[in-house]
Amino acid sequence: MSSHMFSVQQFYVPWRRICCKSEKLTPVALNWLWSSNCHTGPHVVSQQSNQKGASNKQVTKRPKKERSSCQAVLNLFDQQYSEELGDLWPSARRVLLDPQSWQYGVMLNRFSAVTDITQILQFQGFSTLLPQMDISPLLCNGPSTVSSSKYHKGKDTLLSSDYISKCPPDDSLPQPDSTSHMLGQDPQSEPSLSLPCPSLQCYIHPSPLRFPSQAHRPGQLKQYYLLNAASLLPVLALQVRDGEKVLDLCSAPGGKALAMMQSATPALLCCNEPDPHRRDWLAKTLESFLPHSLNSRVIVSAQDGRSFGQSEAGVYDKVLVDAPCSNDRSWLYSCSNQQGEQRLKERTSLPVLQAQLLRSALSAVRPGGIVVYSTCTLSSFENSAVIETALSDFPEAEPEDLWEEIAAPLSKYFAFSSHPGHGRTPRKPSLQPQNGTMSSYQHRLGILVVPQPGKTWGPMFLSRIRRRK
Ligand SMILES: C[S@@+](CC[C@H](N)C(=O)[O-])C[C@H]1O[C@@H](n2cnc3c(N)ncnc32)[C@H](O)[C@@H]1O
Repeated sequence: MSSHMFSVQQFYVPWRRICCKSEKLTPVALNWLWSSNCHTGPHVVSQQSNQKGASNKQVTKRPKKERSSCQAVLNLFDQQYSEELGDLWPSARRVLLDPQSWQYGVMLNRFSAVTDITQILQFQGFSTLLPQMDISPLLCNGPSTVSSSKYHKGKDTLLSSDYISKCPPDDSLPQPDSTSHMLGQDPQSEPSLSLPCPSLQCYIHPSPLRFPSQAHRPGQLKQYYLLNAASLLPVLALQVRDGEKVLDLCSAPGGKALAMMQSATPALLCCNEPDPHRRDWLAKTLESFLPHSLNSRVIVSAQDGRSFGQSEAGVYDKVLVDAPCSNDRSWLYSCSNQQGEQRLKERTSLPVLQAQLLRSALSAVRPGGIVVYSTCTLSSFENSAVIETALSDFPEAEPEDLWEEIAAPLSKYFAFSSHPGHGRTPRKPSLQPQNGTMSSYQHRLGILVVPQPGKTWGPMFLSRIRRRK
């Protein structure tokens, strides 16, 4: 495999040492941390709070930036998506055309000390998206505690004393309030999410607040990564476990690779990206978030993803194909109508490339292994149709239903389309299961997150396919 190792700087200086202070953090201190972390100079506005003792706190809101949408792209979306999504399209359209309404997720970096960030987020009204295990004591108590931890067994090499700040146990942390959005708190009223990723932590806010991004500082690991929270769903579906060999076939800029490394410690994570500029971006992301001790496990490769099926047949336990796609959010804001029209021309050739990448992934995974295919477009041509095409060529590939596992437990946060085939008749009736309804067949082709007011995450399509043994 033509791959090269990425290198990270060996030393680590905690970005904020506030977690090592023994005194309680006051709202004033938290606000100082919050505002001193704003590199882009957002303006500050007062906001009502539901957090005890922080009623006069301030939150930052992004400055209003005017962005105009591209009419050619919007016209095509109107035509295609009103047919495919029906009633969901007008509200999805409103969200896509209003960037001020977009929500942002904050994924914490378990390799960095994050206690202070957690406090700031909770004071600002953010809450955890996934069932949570508090990783801060692991970071703060040093390597001996880490190695005896149930969750981090065998990971002592990752959490070496080089970059763990020694901290006293901190019982002053604010607890999530009773209205916290934690899943799995009330198993009687909601299906709970039972996925094996206790260390993946993402904070979300019901309002479109954007936490400031962290600038790169040499020698320091970043504490969090901002993302569309729907981007975590393909990673949850992949169910990466410790010791597995994983391929991230289309990896740049690396958000999902980072999420995988928060979820588990694979024996190997190969991050592949053929575009040289995007590969540099990927390498920078990995360098900013992962410690030096992971260098031998996380590698960057520069191949065309379509070649892995041949060059690495049957090698991987898990493969993620986060395919190049129309990217509805960004295409809608193409900088000129000309660029928009050019993109629409390219759009017609994307499903061919996507199916080739998916076939390559299905060959690169071992029998019994799984492939997750995802895109950030609502287009059925790049979603369910690609899955159908690949399945028709791969009799040993079995699509799995993600509705019960992911869509049902997370429907409080994300709006899922109940028919990710978008009501189109499947083109190959022979692929339909002998027993089972049309809706279970559609769910097995994948699930679709559709941006909606108050649940602005997405677009995100994901499908999981297991290669039969
Ligand atoms: C949607 S982006 C991936 C985003 C990434 N997974 C993340 O979470 O940050 C798709 C990527 O696929 C890359 N790509 C395009 N053609 C490819 C090919 N033939 N093989 C592999 N990757 C390709 C693009 O350069 C782009 O970086």
